[in-house]
Parts: sequence; C-alpha cells; structure tokens
Amino acid sequence: MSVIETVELRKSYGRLEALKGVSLRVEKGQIYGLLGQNGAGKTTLIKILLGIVRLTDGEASLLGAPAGAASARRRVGYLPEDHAFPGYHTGYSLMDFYGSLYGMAASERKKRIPETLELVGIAGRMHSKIKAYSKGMKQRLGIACAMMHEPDLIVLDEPTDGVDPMGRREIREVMAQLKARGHTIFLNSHLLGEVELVCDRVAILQQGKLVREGTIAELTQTKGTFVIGLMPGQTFPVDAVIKFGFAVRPLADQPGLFEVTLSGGQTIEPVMKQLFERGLTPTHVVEKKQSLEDVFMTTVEGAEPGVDRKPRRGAARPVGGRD
Ligand SMILES: Nc1ncnc2c1ncn2[C@@H]1O[C@H](COP(=O)(O)OP(=O)(O)OP(=O)(O)O)[C@@H](O)[C@H]1O
Repeated sequence: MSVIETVELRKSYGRLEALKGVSLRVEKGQIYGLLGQNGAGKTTLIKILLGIVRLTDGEASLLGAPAGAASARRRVGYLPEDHAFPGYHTGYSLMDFYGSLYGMAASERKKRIPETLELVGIAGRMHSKIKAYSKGMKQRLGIACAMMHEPDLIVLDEPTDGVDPMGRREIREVMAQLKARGHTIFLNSHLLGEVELVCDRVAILQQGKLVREGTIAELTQTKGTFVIGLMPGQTFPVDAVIKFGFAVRPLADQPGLFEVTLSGGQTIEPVMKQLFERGLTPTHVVEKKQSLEDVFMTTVEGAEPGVDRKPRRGAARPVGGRD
C-alpha cells in the first residue's frame, strides 16, 4: 500500500484548472519532494490529500483511504506554510495544546513533549515564550507539533523558509532522523539545494501538470556529457575534437575546463586518444551531473511567458556536434 497515491487528479477553482490530471505515488519511508513555481498547484494537491479542499476529478488516497478520510488524517502530521504560533505560548504549552487536540492523554503528552522537542533540538528552550524564538526554532517547533502524535506521514510545507543555513542543516538532520524512525515525509519546498540533499524522489509540477518525476539520481543524471581539464598551459584541441562530431564548449565559470558532449552512441575514447596523441595531459575527466536546480530550470523554462530569466551560470553556447 502506498502512503500517497493520486491518479489523474484534477482540481478546478471555477474556470481555473489548478491540477490537470496528476498521477503520483509515495511509498513508505520515503522523503518525497514536490516542486513547482508559484501557482503550480503544490498546495492544492496537499490540501486535497488532507481533505481541506475537494478534488474535482480523478482519485487521491492517503494511507490506503480516500483523501480526506478521518481515519487517514489522524495518521498525518502537517506543518503548514507561513504558520504563526501565538507568541504568548511556550514551546511546551503549545505542544500540550496540540497534543490535546490530537486526543493524547495528559500523561502521554508529558512524556512525549520533551522527547519530541529533544529530537528537533529545542528541548532546552521549551519553557521560553515563542515570541523569543528565532525563525529556525519556530520552524523546528512546527515540525515537533506535526510529529507529536507519531504520524505515519508528515507533510512539511516550506519547513526551511526563512531559516539560515545552519538552521536549515539542522532541519535536514531532523528529517533524516524522522525517516530513520520509519516516517514518510512529503516535502514542499522552493529550496532546491535542500530538496536535492534530503529527498529520495521528486515530482515537478508545472501549471497543474506533473512534468518530471523520479529519484534525485535519475533526474540529475546527464548521460554523455564530460568535463575535461588539461595541465596548466596546455591548449584543448577544440577543432580536432569537433571534427569527430562531438560538441565542445568552454565552461564560462570554470576557466580551463571544457564540456564535451557525445551523441548517437559515441564514446569518450576518441577524444582521449586525440589528447594523448598530442602529448596533452588530462587532469580532470568527469561525467557531468546536473544539479536539481538545473533540472528544475530546464523543465520549467518558458512556462511563464514574460518572465525574464537570468542566464544560468556557465551556460555558454556549445559549438560543433551533430545535432
Ligand atoms: N481557493 C482558491 N480559489 C481560487 N483559486 C485558487 C485557490 N487556491 C489556489 N488557487 C489558484 O490555483 C493555482 C494553484 O495554486 P496553489 O496554491 O496550489 O499553487 P502552489 O504551487 O502551492 O503555489 P505557491 O508556491 O505560490 O504556494 C493558482 O493559480 C492559484 O491562484
């Protein structure tokens, strides 16, 4: 049984189609990232799963039950985006309040609150007022509230929003610990570097459609593109390599390195042969990997007419090649 499953999920708000047939599946124990530009439909999908809004068509299930069923909702923890906890509460009193909403007994809350706050690293401040907490502490308190009742699935909407790099790393560690304890995490975040570090699988939504889905390794793999560097003072034989049908371009942001792209069943051997025959010494030969940000930008490029995008770093135009 999948933790989350949607099949051809559609949602319209009046004439606006926020989701246009989204099918995805999240398995137990995964950290699953949902990506997309503003307005792509991420929050709508989460709200349907949690029964906050109704789907228009298709199917959505949560922990084996139809989305929104009370039996499944009880087994979910949710950290909404832009939450604002009352500053007069302490971390402890807020969690006590949440625990009572979850229906937890007082004795259970007394045990569970310090344990959970310990796990997210703010147990030492549990009796301080929330108004004195930093943004990172508030986010960690939000995660603690979402996981207090030991849910099977934890839905985190922008958990690292506004948090400094150190705090983000700590939140990543909390997510890794939750995964190790068997929780499934569904993460909605704009911070692609974070997502790349922590997620097992990722889905990219674009204007209500699922346009990419896979493991981080699958999505970031760039088959057939190599980055080659030579000993200082040596010149890369660009023309000779192009003659063999490879595309070559210097990397604008890494002087001395060249990107060589293979096509149609080529291997890198002829390029290496050219280098060795010329007495050149390659000091760097690495098959290129894209960052998740590159994948995301390539995927959504041109999606929003009129948006002025900055050129990506190192995105010089390739020369040569057969395509
Ligand atoms: N209650 C609503 N009524 C009408 N339109 C809505 C409503 N909620 C969302 N929308 C629209 O549906 C589309 C998807 O919105 P949604 O909030 O799901 O996107 P998102 O990917 O979560 O965006 P963001 O990253 O900005 O939070 C947007 O065009 C939005 O304006």
